[in-house]
Amino acid sequence: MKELIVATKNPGKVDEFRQMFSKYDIYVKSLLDIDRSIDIEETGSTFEENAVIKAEAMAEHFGVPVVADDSGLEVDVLNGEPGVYSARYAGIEKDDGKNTEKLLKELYDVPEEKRTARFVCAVAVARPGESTFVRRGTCEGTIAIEPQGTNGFGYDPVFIPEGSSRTMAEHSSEEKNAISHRHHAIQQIEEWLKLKANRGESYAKSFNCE
Ligand SMILES: O=c1[nH]c(=O)c2ncn([C@@H]3O[C@H](COP(=O)(O)OP(=O)(O)OP(=O)(O)O)[C@@H](O)[C@H]3O)c2[nH]1
Ligand SMILES: [Mg+2]
Repeated sequence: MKELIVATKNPGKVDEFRQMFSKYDIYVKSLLDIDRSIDIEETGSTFEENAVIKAEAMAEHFGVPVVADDSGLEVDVLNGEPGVYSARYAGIEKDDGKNTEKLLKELYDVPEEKRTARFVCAVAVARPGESTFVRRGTCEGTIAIEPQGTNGFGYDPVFIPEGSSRTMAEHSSEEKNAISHRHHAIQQIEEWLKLKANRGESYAKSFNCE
């Protein structure tokens, strides 16, 4: 099976990337498999900048094409916070439970109609010696009054996607992967790969991983 490096140490992202790339017979390897000591500073002010920083640093380090994801939650009534700081919202220890608790506290007196938010995901593909490609996907929704469900990761227990009455953590992984911000970003990467495929190159060859 072909392999593709995704420059992340977030196990929730790894699971979702693995599921989404398995249909191309591509096995996703993450920094959790390769080297947990690697730490890339996210110094960008946008999701796209951070995704590019992570993908390019690792493509240079490993000398092969690398994919990276920078994502987070934008809450309208908080002027887009926690945004690029979503992982570190309640502190550098990146505790999903504490982040969610802090968010619910910030929103405790905000009525349902003003709890609109979106998940944002930027996915970058960096290849040594070639220009980097980055695309954004979003998933609109609202923030629940209290956490519900145990699937997914991060803010999933408090995020209700548009058109649903359940939180993301009450959706199965198949359901989440059909509507998520990550799915929409990867779909655009796939569109780009299809253009390449139409020129006679396979998906895997585009990533140079076969
Ligand atoms: O409920 C959620 N469902 C999702 O689908 C999702 N995607 C992202 N997030 C949140 O946004 C942070 C990303 O920050 P982030 O892109 O810097 O990732 P990270 O630091 O966890 O890992 P890495 O990829 O940088 O190694 C994460 O920690 C999460 O809190 C999500 N929450
Ligand atoms: Mg990070």
